[in-house]
Amino acid sequence: MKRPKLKKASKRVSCSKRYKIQKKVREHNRKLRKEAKKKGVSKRPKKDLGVPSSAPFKEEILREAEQRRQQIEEEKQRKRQAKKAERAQKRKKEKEPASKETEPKVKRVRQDVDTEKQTAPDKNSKQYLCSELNKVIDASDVVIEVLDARDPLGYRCPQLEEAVLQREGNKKLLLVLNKIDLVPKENVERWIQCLQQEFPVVAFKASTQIKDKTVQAKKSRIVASNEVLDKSRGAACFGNSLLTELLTSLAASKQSETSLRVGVVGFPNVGKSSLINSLKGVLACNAGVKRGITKSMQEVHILKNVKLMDSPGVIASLSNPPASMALRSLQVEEGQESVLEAVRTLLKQCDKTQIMLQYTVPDFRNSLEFLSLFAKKRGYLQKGGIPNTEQAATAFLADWTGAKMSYHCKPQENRSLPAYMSDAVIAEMKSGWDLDQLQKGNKETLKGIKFPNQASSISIISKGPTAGLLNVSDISEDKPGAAATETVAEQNDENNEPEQTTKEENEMVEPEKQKEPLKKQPGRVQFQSVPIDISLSTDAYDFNTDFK
Ligand SMILES: Nc1nc2c(ncn2[C@@H]2O[C@H](COP(=O)(O)OP(=O)(O)OP(=O)(O)O)[C@@H](O)[C@H]2O)c(=O)[nH]1
Repeated sequence: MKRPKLKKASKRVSCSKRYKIQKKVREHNRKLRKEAKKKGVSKRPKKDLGVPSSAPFKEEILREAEQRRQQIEEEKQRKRQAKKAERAQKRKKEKEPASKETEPKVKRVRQDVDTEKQTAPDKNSKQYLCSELNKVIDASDVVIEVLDARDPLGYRCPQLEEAVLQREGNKKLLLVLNKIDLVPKENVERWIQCLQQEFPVVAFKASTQIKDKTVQAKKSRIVASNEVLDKSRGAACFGNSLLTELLTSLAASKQSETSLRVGVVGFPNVGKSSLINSLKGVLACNAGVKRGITKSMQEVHILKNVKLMDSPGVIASLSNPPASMALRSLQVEEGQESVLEAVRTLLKQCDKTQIMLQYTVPDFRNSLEFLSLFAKKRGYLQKGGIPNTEQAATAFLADWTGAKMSYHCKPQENRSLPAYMSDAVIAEMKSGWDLDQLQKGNKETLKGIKFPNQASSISIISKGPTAGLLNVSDISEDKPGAAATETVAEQNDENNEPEQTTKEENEMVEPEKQKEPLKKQPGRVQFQSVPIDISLSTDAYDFNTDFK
């Protein structure tokens, strides 16, 4: 309403108009909220709590998360590309006059895609892993066989060594004794002496805490003050400078324009990828507690003239003894052997007292009882507080193949040379290396490491070298040999031993007796009979007596 003596019009409006406006605003806000809810945007975005510092395997979890994020991103990118291509094709089709000739073309393209899909190799198949390993051996000038210092002989593969020696190109074979930080010092020294009778040996401790550049940058800000503390643990690497120097001088002596190609081979989880990462100083290859992470050949330039090649682990033959298979094969990961069975086999190898001291558990009668105690100790519990023995078994196995458990075995005295080794071969393998430098370098390496003492390390007896499959054709024909069947029979006998006489105990062992491979069946719940002892003690109620 205009007031006669004032310039400005009044802002006063009628109540009905005001209420109408207010109502409109309310409706508009409600609509906005509704839409946001539909899109999944809540008022307050949930805070990411992150991984607590006290969590075990924090590094692995972070790396996994990073990888998953990358995977999702890649998947999105792929979908976007596919949609783009589809749209482009649609547009093209619309433009082109619809003729009969175009139809068979589209069909042919579709057929090509289908056949490509069919011929794409299954990266998890043994054949693929084997062919990738062969590719690495073929492409190498030097082959580094990585051995786990806890059982160096057990991690040697005669078939692999023979293949390297027989292939064309005068390939050199170098042994790297990795994970020396998990073995008593005297033991490492004796093994170096023993192994260098055949091949040059480098003692090594890989860094187990190399991170992605992104994670590294984030963490360096936080951990800067703790660097000394960090170095004494897994982050430190020993033997890397010696190995780099040796490879550099060999590359220089080669006087070739191409770089020296070094294949890194060995059984799963010996630390091949960790070794490459340690030499490179960044996370170039995926490494982790899980066995069989590396599936394909991967090239990494560590220097201008030296190139390392990561390879999948050697496939262990079924003819090996079960103890070797439990530590060196991928049977558990492939679901061909239950993890409980693998643990049972390993426990049989060890002195019970040492296990009790190492894991701080009380006396146990069999592997299942041990796993129950271990699960309770680590807090691996199911609903109702039932110990999760499967999880405990997985953790136990990871300790033994991964970066934690200290165990050792003594070198065999007077071990005869394998058939493929001769004095001439030994001399050939040692030529070209600076052996004095090697010896001095190894001594230097051993000086820097904090070794476990004999008392805190479990002693086992090595089952000898592990047979591996190097030919793709051998894989389908591979069957359990005498060594494997003998030990299985031995185990069966032990199962029937009167030592485990109590009914209760026999029942506990029963699920483990199943020798049939356990195949994971997705989407199906497997029920196992649980022994319940309902027999009552002496004061059972007698229904024949009238107690009134
Ligand atoms: N304590 C200790 N642990 C190590 C050392 N080297 C490797 N590891 C650990 O051993 C485990 C296996 O290491 P990887 O480098 O993934 O082994 P890999 O041979 O590449 O394994 P695959 O990819 O399965 O063939 C990881 O948990 C590493 O942290 C070492 O020198 N000392």
